[in-house]
Amino acid sequence: MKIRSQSLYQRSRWLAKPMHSGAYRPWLIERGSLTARLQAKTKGFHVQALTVHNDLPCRDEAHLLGLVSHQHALLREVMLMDQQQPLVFAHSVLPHKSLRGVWRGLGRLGNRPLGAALFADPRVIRTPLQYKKISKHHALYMRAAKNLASLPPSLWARRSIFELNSAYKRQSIMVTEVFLPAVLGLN
Ligand SMILES: C=C(O[C@@H]1C=C(C(=O)O)C=C[C@H]1O)C(=O)O
Repeated sequence: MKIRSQSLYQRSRWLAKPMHSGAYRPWLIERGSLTARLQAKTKGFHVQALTVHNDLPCRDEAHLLGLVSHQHALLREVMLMDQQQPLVFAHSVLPHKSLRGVWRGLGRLGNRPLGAALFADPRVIRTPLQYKKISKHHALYMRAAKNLASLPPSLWARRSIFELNSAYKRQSIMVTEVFLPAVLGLN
């Protein structure tokens, strides 16, 4: 029986607004492509793919994606970088049933940005964002902060579901982004 590695993730509430997020707020509420925004504000933007593997999503992720319990999905984790500087850690849940049609290649992007594929298609809808201030005990924190020289007491995360209504009915994926302190230094 596989123990969900992110059990802590399930107990926390995600909020409809990033309360008291300070300088992170403009980054958190931006609904356009984060990739495009970072490309415009950096000289050395690139996506560093970390892991792409088949696994059990967290219970609340599975619930929001309409997956039955014990149903695996493709989990993609990347770091959005400016040269050697980590900016945003991204954790995406790609249900296998969604990897069809124009989305069939989303599991094989490597270092190509997921956002470019999502925002290029006018049929794709982004559902409302949810926000959470994650502490050092949160499952995503340590993966996001692994290469930071100093560990902040908490990080701001946001997530949303992207939907594509196509011939394959409703396809959806969930994207979670954890913002690292270096984004505050971008003008
Ligand atoms: C959804 C976007 O795609 C970005 C790129 C990702 C990737 O390549 O896995 C994941 C999340 C985003 O930070 C975006 O650009 O807004």
